[in-house]
Amino acid sequence: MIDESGLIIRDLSVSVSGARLFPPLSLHVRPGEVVAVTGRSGVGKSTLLSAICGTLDPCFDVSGDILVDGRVVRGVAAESRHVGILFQDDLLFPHMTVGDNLGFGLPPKLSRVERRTRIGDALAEAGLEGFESRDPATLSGGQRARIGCLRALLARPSVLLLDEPFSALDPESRSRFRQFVFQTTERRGLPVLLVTHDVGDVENLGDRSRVLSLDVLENGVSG
Ligand SMILES: Nc1ncnc2c1ncn2[C@@H]1O[C@H](COP(=O)(O)OP(=O)(O)OP(=O)(O)O)[C@@H](O)[C@H]1O
Repeated sequence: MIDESGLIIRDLSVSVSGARLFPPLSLHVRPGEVVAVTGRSGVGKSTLLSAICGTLDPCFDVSGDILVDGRVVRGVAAESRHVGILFQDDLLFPHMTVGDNLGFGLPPKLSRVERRTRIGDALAEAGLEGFESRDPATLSGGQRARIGCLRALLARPSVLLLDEPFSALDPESRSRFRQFVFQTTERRGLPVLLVTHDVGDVENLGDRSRVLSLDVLENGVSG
């Protein structure tokens, strides 16, 4: 039987105003793997992530298939794709506590006790026990980044997309946050697609990682 777990992209093309951004892309990111997506500015790295998570502006034309754990998601609403995404900006709501921000990642039907438990467990996993009532403005950049990541993970996505999530952090916070993200996704067996300008982000991951450049590949991109 063919293994379709994780993220599969087949012959994906994205065009805007009749111009194709990158050559047709085929890729399989298996559970626990990290694929670093690189390429020149404007080649379409962020657009690729938007096409996968379902938030692409209607001005883009998309062809090809996107599968999450074997399910075709092209045409499926973003909130039903089981795809989590994290940006350079953590996008925490400034008027809410850390706990309430994290609550946004949870299904609305959960009981209050279950919500509290899942939020507490998530904070403990990130070494941030007791941070529930903190104001996000009082956190360091690295702590905010971890909260943003936990919020994405609390929705229990099947795939995690990362759009330069480390680049706004100082070198030490960057390194710690990177380690947190890669350890957490490995433990959960999540496939990760990481847009980055620094392929050093995935060094030390060994067999778990690959680098995919969207530049100058005229005969199609395969990962
Ligand atoms: N809403 C839009 N309407 C039309 N064109 C757009 C729109 N958003 C992005 N583009 C164009 O699509 C192309 C790909 O943009 P994208 O942001 O995906 O590139 P990128 O590789 O992520 O770049 P960077 O490394 O600078 O972040 C660019 O040429 C950009 O100008």
